[in-house]
Amino acid sequence: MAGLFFKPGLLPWYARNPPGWSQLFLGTVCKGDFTRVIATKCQKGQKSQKKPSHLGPLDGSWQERLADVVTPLWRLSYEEQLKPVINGYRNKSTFSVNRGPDGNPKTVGFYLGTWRDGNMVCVQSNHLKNIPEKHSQVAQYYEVFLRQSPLEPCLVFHEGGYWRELTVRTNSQGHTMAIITFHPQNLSQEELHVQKEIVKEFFIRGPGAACDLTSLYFQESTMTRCSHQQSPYQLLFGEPYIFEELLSLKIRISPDAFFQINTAGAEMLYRTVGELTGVNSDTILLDICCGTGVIGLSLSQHTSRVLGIELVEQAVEDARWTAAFNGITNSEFHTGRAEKILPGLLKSKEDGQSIVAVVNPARAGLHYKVIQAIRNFRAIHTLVFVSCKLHGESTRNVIELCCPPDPAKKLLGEPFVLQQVVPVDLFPHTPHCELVLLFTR
Ligand SMILES: C[S@@+](CC[C@H](N)C(=O)[O-])C[C@H]1O[C@@H](n2cnc3c(N)ncnc32)[C@H](O)[C@@H]1O
Repeated sequence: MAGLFFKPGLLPWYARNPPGWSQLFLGTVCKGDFTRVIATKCQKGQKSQKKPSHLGPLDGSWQERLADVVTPLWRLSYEEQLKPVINGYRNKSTFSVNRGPDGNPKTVGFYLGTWRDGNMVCVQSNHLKNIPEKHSQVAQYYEVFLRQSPLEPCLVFHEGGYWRELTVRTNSQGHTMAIITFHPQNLSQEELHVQKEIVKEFFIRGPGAACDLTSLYFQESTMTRCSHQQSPYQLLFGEPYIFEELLSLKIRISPDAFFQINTAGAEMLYRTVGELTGVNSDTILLDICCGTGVIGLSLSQHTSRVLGIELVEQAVEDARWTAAFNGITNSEFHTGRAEKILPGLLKSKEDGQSIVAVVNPARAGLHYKVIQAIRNFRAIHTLVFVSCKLHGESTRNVIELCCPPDPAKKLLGEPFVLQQVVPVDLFPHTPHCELVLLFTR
């Protein structure tokens, strides 16, 4: 029975409430709708499906194209359409480069062990159930490339070496974007140019052509992670963006932009968020940490206005493109830290207008100034909190949303009450799960 499923550690307070945690905000917690996960329609592999024989010679015809637009799942049996996508569901994988179990320093895979314990090895990952074949294929060819390159890989960040991570992104149509991260060390611009040409040639005309990449990016990076502003993603060849169709929107995704790693699961997640917001045509929807803006844009036709805030510039540009392409005119997106932008943005709004906030922070949770701003802005009665990791800072966020007013912490408005928690399993075969929490006051 689907309802018996429970991922361990989802709700850290479920077994034991943190100190100072009152019953006040618990409401009807844990009203999980586990069946949502089960009903996800299969969106993958449609291209490779054979057409049913009774449809006759439709190949490439107008009829077939119409069938693809109106009934895109027509090639699958109905049982297949209803199957959840539990294998190869990731649309993005980031592979490391380091010593494998056989000691070869040019191994592309995932880390096992810890640096602290000195037992770290990099293990090829093509057997993992959540990684699609295409991602493993690109990783394998990157390894082939590295093993024939005279340049060393960058194993320990400050000890030299060049070749670093590989990120592979795919969409439902099978388009593939690869991003190679490279430590430039002391190479001159000409030497860098040579390396870029060699890797480009490998994936266009060399053995790597088997990967059929839609685009290849190269990022020179002297830090663990660099944004596009810190070190631009350089397009070596192909299409600069990847696109996804979701909730009737065509969405643009740049290399630096976050996108939920399970596309079919994301659709389910966003539908859940949409239902819980309860927005109507009088509501302003605040989409905080909005990434490419999908949550707000998918609800735009039901709200008076969508206001998105996002740190990553490329993601904001994607959100603006997606709004324009889909003819959405009641949205605006702000680039920067939510803790800096939100207080000013709320000041400019009339207190009378109903505002619904959706927050979907990264693992580090929300800055306390974001919590303060939401808590103290009385027109916000509904808050939907989407969390991939409800531990640490996010737990503190929840406590500060729900604790009694505390002038010392400048938490003045009425406390929120947690009404409902819906888990949406974006990560089959792992203990992780997205949680959607509905708070009202
Ligand atoms: C988990 S993602 C969610 C994105 C989006 N809601 C979605 O579903 O695609 C979190 C987003 O928060 C952004 N972010 C991280 N820190 C931020 C901050 N201080 N202010 C605004 N956005 C931030 C990240 O760049 C990332 O796009």
